[in-house]
Amino acid sequence: MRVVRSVEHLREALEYMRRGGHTPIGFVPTMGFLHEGHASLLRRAGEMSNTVVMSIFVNPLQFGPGEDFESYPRDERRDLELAEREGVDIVFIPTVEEMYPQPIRSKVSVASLTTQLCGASRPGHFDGVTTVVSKLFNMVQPDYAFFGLKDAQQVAVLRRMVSDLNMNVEIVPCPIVREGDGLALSSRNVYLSEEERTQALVLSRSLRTAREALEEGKARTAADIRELLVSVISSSPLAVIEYAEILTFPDLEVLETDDLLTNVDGEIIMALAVKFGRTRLIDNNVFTPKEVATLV
Ligand SMILES: Nc1ncnc2c1ncn2[C@@H]1O[C@H](COP(=O)(O)OP(=O)(O)OP(=O)(O)O)[C@@H](O)[C@H]1O
Ligand SMILES: CC(C)(CO)[C@@H](O)C(=O)[O-]
Ligand code: BAL
Repeated sequence: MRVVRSVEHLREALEYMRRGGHTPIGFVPTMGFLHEGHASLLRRAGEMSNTVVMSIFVNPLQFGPGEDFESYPRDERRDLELAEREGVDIVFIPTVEEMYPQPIRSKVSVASLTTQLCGASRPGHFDGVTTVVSKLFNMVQPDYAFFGLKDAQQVAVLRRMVSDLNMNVEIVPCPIVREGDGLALSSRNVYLSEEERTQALVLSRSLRTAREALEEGKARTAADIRELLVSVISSSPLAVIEYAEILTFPDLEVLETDDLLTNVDGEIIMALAVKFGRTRLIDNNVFTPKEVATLV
């Protein structure tokens, strides 16, 4: 495994792999502090590609003022051990100066899909994500890029960016990895106190409850589902809801129908962002109501 910290060394390492015929190239961008969610993306990348590149970069551009850029957890030594175990070929760990020579003059912005959900609560966040991911795509020039559906809106935005800007890469969405008790893995889970960690289970529980109610015909509209999500999450005294929304996926449009099960073609998303103290957690469930309807 090669660890490179400059764009120049990254290009050299990639050139070596390409010359040796080790293609296709699979790319997994991360912010480090790796866990089993990241490992699942690396394994998928390994299945689909002959060279796996991973980046570790806590991207200041996607953090708003007062967010946790400074305190975001970091552990390079442990990350490199996990990368080695998962068979990564090249790890790219640039500094902020390497990624963003000053002044920053150009950014990439996707005009739609970025104002709702996390885009509403974190203004400018997705411009930071699309800018850094475009730069990374240009540096790595991967055939495939792997992203977790825990950040489902990010997947939708990046797919649109790739399509709108004719980028020659396939975005591969990967399923959410959860702890045994349902909590979606996230680097930010380490911020949680024991009590917050216990109460954080309301996220996955509310999604399960809402989905079951829909399957059993006890909830029919987006408003019914939202009410259920909010009532389960509110059973946790420490939870502060930032959003609980039901939208079409991946277009993130409002669902006005009075019967989700029969009137919606395609996928929908139940998406949550909930704060426990200073820790902001997200979770979601993407599914096709018509497939649920055939089970009923
Ligand atoms: N539980 C998970 N299951 C699947 N993919 C995940 C999971 N957690 C993170 N990922 C994916 O890993 C990639 C890198 O994410 P990142 O490094 O920000 O980790 P993270 O755990 O989401 O951190 P945080 O949520 O605290 O920012 C993203 O594509 C993200 O969607
Ligand atoms: C894709 C990403 C690595 C860009 O900084 C980040 O948003 C993340 O970890 O999901
Ligand atoms: N995985 C999402 C990155 C962020 O929260 O900024």
